[in-house]
Amino acid sequence: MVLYFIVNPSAKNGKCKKIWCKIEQRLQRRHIDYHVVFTQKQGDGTKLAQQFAEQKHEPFILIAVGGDGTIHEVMNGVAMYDHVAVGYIPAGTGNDFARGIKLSTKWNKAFGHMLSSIEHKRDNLYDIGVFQGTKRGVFVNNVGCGFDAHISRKVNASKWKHILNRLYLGKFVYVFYLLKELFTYQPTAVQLTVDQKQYAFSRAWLVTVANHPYYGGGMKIAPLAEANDQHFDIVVVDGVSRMKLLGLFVTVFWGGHIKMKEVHIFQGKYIHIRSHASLPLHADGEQIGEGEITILVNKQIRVFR
Ligand SMILES: Nc1ncnc2c1ncn2[C@@H]1O[C@H](COP(=O)(O)OP(=O)(O)OP(=O)(O)O)[C@@H](O)[C@H]1O
Repeated sequence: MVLYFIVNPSAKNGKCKKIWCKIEQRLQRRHIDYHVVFTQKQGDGTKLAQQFAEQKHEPFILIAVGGDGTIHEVMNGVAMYDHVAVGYIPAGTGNDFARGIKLSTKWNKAFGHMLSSIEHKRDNLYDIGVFQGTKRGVFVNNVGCGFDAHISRKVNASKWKHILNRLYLGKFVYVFYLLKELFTYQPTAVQLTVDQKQYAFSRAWLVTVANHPYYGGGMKIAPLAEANDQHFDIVVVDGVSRMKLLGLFVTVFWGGHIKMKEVHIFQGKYIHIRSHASLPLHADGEQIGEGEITILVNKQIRVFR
């Protein structure tokens, strides 16, 4: 059997390239046949994954090596093809998907485990979601609407991001914009539909639709979510004061925020989020425009982990 790899050499501030060299040595040492392609820019992961899926008609395993952005792109390329099973080696800065599917965030452990699962034909099914707003696509971690998407948009547009990332200080850009925008961002009215039920919030800061607990590099935004239960957990933060919201960003690291009365949690398969304000949106941390959005549990995909 041949293993197919898509590697994002720029992930983890460029360290992923070195990680791939070590993976390659191990593959060669074990005489495993492989084929590798490298992404060169944003969007390549989806295009390359789709090309593999269309060229090959027999079942095969496509392994993404990189961070959450890389697995997001690869899943967007293969989600509609039933003959593709996926593997994932976490080699990014956040690695929330790895945490969410209970995979080690250490690339070497994850790699060893994956090879053993492939050898024993032991795959797992995980949910993937589909979103339809101004853009359409699939996600594996979460779709977020409101304050968090606003912050990630500011961070991505910041010229400091790349400079601080190179100095391994990337998280400071998030903290800077979080503190800066906390005092100016205006929470808005949001209408939420979960399956058949409708809910209205008058001062919503954020709505996150989560496939598994983890978010933003290890924060437990939806502590009770499971990546294989065929529904999503929806977390709404509404009517909270600015100072309390700051506290929420601390307690979210262990999931303590769900005890706050301003935090509402729902579960469902069909989610619609609407607001008069054009709310910014992200899927797995990638910007996906703004406005109304519909989210569905799409299907399950085979993952070797
Ligand atoms: N060769 C490349 N050069 C620059 N950017 C790339 C390249 N290939 C892919 N990208 C983009 O890099 C972005 C970041 O990748 P990824 O999320 O995998 O790594 P990360 O940011 O280190 O990890 P995490 O998302 O887990 O924090 C993605 O949006 C992807 O599209």
